[in-house]
Amino acid sequence: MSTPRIPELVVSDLTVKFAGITALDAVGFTVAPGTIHAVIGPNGAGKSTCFNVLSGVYRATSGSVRFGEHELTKLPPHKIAHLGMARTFQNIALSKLMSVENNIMIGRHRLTRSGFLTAGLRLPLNRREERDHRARVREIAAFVGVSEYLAAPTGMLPYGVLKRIELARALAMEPILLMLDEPVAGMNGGERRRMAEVIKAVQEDLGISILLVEHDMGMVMQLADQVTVLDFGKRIASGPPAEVQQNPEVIRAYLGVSDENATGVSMDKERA
Ligand SMILES: Nc1ncnc2c1ncn2[C@@H]1O[C@H](COP(=O)(O)OP(=O)(O)OP(=O)(O)O)[C@@H](O)[C@H]1O
Repeated sequence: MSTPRIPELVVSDLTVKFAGITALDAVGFTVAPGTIHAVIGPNGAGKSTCFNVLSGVYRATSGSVRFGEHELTKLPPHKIAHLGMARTFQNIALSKLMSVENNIMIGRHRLTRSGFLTAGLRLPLNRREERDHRARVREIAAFVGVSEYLAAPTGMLPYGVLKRIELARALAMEPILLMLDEPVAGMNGGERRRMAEVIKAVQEDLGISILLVEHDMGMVMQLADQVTVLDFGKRIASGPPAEVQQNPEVIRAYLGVSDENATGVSMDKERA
C-alpha cells in the first residue's frame, strides 16, 4: 500500500474554558507524521477535552490546531473528518442491530460518490461502487481480525471485538490521522495485547499518524513514540515514554507524593 502524504498536527497554546473551569490551559504538542503520540494524565486532566477540540466537537477558547495548511479550530466535525482525521470513542458507538459489515460500511460514507445511505435509486454505478466499498470493508475487517463476525449482529459480540470493529470503522474512512480515545479501557489482558498489536500494525503497515489518549501506561510505553502529559489542564511534561515515566512532576501528578518516595510509576491510577 502506498503511504499517503501526511501533514504534522500542531497544537499551539490551546485553551478551553468552561464556566469557572480551565479544562485546557495553553497546551501545545506536535504529532509528527507517521508517529504514535500519546496524551496521558490523571482523571480530569483535560485529555477528553483536547480530543473533543481536535475533532471539532468542542470549540477552543483560544489557541490553534493546524493540520498541514488547515486551521481546525473553526471547522465542524464533518469537515475535520474530510481532511482525513478519524476518531474512535471511549464508549462503544456502534449500532447493535446492524451487522458488523454494515457498521464498518458507515465509515465509507464520506468516500462514496452516491452516498449509499441515502441513495434510493440503485443504478449500476451505485452497485459497482458499493461492491468496491464492501470489498475494502472486508480487507479492513481482516486487518483488525474481525472477518469471522462480518455477518453477525453487532450487539451479540464480546467487548474486545466491538472495540476492534470501532477501529475498523474509523479505518474505513481511510484516515491519515487516527485518534483513539482510550482504546483498551475496560479490556482484559488478552484483549489489550490484541488491540496493541493492531494499533502497531496500523502505524507500520498504513504509515498514518496516531494520537492516543490512554490510561494504561504499559500500553503507552509499548506503543508511543512521544508522550504529552497533562495535569489540571496544563502540559507538565513531554518526550519519549521512558523519559516521561521518570519525570518527578509526572510521578507527583499521578501519585500525589514527593519524588523521593516514588520510583517509577504505574500510570493507570486514577486521581484520589
Ligand atoms: N462539557 C463540559 N462542561 C463543563 N466542564 C467540563 C466539560 N467537559 C469537561 N469538563 C471539565 O474539564 C476538566 C477536564 O475534563 P476532561 O474530561 O477533559 O479530563 P480527562 O483528562 O479526559 O479525564 P478522564 O480521564 O476522567 O476522562 C474537568 O474538570 C471536567 O469536569
